[in-house]
Amino acid sequence: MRSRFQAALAQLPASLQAALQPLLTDAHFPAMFSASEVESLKAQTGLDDDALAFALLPLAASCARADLSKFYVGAVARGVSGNLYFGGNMEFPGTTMQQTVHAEQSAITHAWMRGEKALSAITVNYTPCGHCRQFMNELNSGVALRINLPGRNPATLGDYLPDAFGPRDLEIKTLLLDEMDHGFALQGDELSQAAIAAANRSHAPYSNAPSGVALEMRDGTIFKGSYAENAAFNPSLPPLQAALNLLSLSGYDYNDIQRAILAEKADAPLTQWDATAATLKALGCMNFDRALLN
Ligand SMILES: O=c1ccn([C@H]2C[C@H](O)[C@@H](CO)O2)c(=O)[nH]1
Ligand SMILES: [Zn+2]
Repeated sequence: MRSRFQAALAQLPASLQAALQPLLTDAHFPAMFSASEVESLKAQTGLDDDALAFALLPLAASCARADLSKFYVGAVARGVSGNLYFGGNMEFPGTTMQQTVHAEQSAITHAWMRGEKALSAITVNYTPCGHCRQFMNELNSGVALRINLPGRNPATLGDYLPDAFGPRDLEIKTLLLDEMDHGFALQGDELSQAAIAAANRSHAPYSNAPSGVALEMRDGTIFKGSYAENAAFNPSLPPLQAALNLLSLSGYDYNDIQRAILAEKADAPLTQWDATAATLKALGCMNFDRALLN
């Protein structure tokens, strides 16, 4: 049993513990359940979709890396595919607060990076902050996204973010999680190609500066992260964060990173290079480079 879930698992109802046990044995359990695993968990426990997502929150919160705040937020995003994706907040000592990934952003970006086409609901153990409500308003599910919080009636993003400012105010039609391909040719070695593929999927309609990161682990596994912009600019999620999120949710640590590549355009109005380099250095990774999109 992977120790990162041990304490959380012990808090769950016995039938759910028994049903989860075989799924959590892999040290690199991907912190998600496929739709068929979800159906099987529901059948074994008698829980419905919402009750299962609530019951899984302690496991999601145990994915959080909150070294600074010690405040462990967990989120479970449900995709239209029926898959469930965990998210936990991630803080990066040695960098700036702006590098923080909130649990809601973690679960949403997780779902996106695994190819989910839209979300139907997100369940969180604390009320989402203003930054997260704004981040969620970039999604293609719009204000209809269901937000489930402990002790509250089921509600939608529209209920939590009235009079919202969003992509439509800037006449942007392509939304977060929409299918996207910027079409840059995959060039260079495998890691460079992975970074370019991640950049091709990025949501960068405000700057037109797509970017992506690929991280190679010492065991050869590659994690990709795509840049996600927001209509209000500041809640945007850098591509490195998206890749670090996936790495961490999959039970890897920062010192497992062997090499990193950032893919971005040479002539773009924004650059991820300096922030990416600073954060990688703070995490102990000095082996990184840039692949130019062209
Ligand atoms: O909606 C929220 C609010 C806060 N946090 C995280 C950010 C930071 O890591 C910690 C303290 O704010 O909690 C979230 O993940 N989601
Ligand atoms: Zn937040």
